[in-house]
Amino acid sequence: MSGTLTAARYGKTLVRVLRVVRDGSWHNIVEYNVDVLLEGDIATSYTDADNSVVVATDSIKNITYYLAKISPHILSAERFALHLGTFFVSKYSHISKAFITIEQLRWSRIHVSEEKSPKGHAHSFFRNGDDKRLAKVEVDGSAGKDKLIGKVTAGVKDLLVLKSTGSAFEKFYRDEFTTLVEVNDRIFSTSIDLTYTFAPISIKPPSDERKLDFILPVHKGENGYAGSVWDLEVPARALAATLDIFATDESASVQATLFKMAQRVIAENALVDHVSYSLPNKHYVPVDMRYIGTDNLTPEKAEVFTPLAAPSGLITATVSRK
Ligand SMILES: O=c1[nH]c(=O)c2[nH]c(=O)[nH]c2[nH]1
Repeated sequence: MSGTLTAARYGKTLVRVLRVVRDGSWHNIVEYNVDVLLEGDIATSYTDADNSVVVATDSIKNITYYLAKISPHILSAERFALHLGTFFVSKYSHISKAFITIEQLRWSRIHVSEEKSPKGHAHSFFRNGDDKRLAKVEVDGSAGKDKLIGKVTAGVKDLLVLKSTGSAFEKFYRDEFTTLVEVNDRIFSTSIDLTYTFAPISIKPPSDERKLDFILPVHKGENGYAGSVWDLEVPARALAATLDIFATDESASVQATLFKMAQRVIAENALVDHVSYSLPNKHYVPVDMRYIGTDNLTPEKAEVFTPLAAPSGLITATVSRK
């Protein structure tokens, strides 16, 4: 054989689940797209066609639905992902790591006119945006099943934003390939992908045989019990900071604005160690209207724009706590 297996992970992608949680007539819902990938002593399934080490991806899907039914953590993508990862690594002796990615789709409560409750309608929701919450979890049992480590990364993806001024791009590198002209006023639009990473946590091995219940770990940091900080406070603050900087920064470039966003997220969230952004620069170009003798090209006269479907710039960076 000329090749050797150097990496292998397998699992199920796009397990789609909507969960209704009933509290009398008051309902909560979450809709998740779940990916599960497993790592461990599975090499022979590739090299020797040995399926005895393969927990079928169909079973992985069934376990995802099972935990969606029984997990007390289902309403939080981060906690549910930790529960799911812990389940796989605890149940199967030859599985050492589980990688769970959850995309949470947006469902917001409808407010109706004759409503008594200021909290919105008890069981009716609308999709208010294509952006998704993201929770990525690695549960690592390779140091022993009683020494599980959880690594949590979370964030948002596909959040479209646009500002119609307050953005420039000047004094960039010029050579024989440069055709771009400097602009002190342009449209800035991007689709925000943001992830932030928490320090690894140790996870208590589950005791309950069937549910392999997962006890939410206590973070070692100043905030004690980490659960609500991760899945409520940090997402809200990180999103607010990102949008605030996007709106108010006099942007010198996507790069410079990205760095300011990341600095804010690090500064405001003691539990966050790393912040990453991926920001496509979605170009809108002023339409040349000289054909009707109209100036639509000089920045202060530019009012009619057309979006460029492709290509776009792509600006990425990770900022880590010092
Ligand atoms: O904010 C920007 N950063 C770039 O790196 C770049 N490159 C480019 O052509 N336009 C822009 N804008």
